[in-house]
Amino acid sequence: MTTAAYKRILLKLSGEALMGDDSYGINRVVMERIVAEIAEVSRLGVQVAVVIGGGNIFRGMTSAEDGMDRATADYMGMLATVMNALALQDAMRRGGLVSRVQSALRVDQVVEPYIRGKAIRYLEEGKVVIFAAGTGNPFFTTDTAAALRGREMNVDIVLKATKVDGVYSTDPKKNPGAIRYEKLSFDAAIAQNLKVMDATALTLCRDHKLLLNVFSIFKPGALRRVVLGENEGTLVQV
Ligand SMILES: Nc1ncnc2c1ncn2[C@@H]1O[C@H](COP(=O)(O)OP(=O)(O)O)[C@@H](O)[C@H]1O
Ligand SMILES: O=c1ccn([C@@H]2O[C@H](COP(=O)(O)OP(=O)(O)O)[C@@H](O)[C@H]2O)c(=O)[nH]1
Repeated sequence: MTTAAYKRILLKLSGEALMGDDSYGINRVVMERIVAEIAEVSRLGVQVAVVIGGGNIFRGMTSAEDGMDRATADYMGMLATVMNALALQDAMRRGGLVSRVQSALRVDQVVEPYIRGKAIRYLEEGKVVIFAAGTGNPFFTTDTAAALRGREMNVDIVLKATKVDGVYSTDPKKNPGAIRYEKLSFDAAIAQNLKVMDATALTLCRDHKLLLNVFSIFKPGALRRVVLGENEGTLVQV
């Protein structure tokens, strides 16, 4: 019997992870694969909460650079995460996983609002909880929402599923010679401005002693290995 190293996890899925090699939107095959990976850890008895990004549809910062009011653009970005959450929930349904979506912005006809106690109850029942609309505030990111909801849900670890398989000495997409860290402290990640997660999110994790693992969602079986406590991605800790 394989035993997971963590009882409850918060998985941060970037919007861009959902588009695979496409340039926009949601790739159905990629989505099904991600759902299968989540189902595998759920079957281990691990309680799974998900914070979903929106970068595959809309990124506030990019539009603000083009002259749009930043807060307006950020609200659009948060609404984009609600669309991704609905798509993810539907893919989970098709994949045999029961999930509930809770949104930090009220869209009552579509999803229920974020209610902490209810979310915890769902997790205890073995349902996957998908948190949409980030923190509900402009000028923040879904990475920060992951740290925040992770703390509120009392998870054992926050897992950032992204396009690269860990934290590197510099951006590995730009520097092929970048070296991957197996372990790293929050202070080092912040001091070196390693960019893999924003400083607000890293600081929140650090101050609340929340473990963080950064790993690649495109690597088959990586999520399961992280959950089993194997050497996968980069473990960031105090
Ligand atoms: N030191 C670093 N280590 C790893 N990735 C880095 C680093 N610096 C920059 N990056 C870039 O950060 C990206 C992940 O951050 P971000 O774009 O915010 O992810 P996401 O969209 O998954 O939230 C990676 O794809 C990588 O190219
Ligand atoms: O608490 C939050 C979370 C997200 N966003 C907006 O939503 C967009 C999509 O989220 P993010 O870029 O974090 O998604 P990801 O990179 O994970 O796909 C961001 O660009 C922001 O504009 C926000 O304003 N507040």
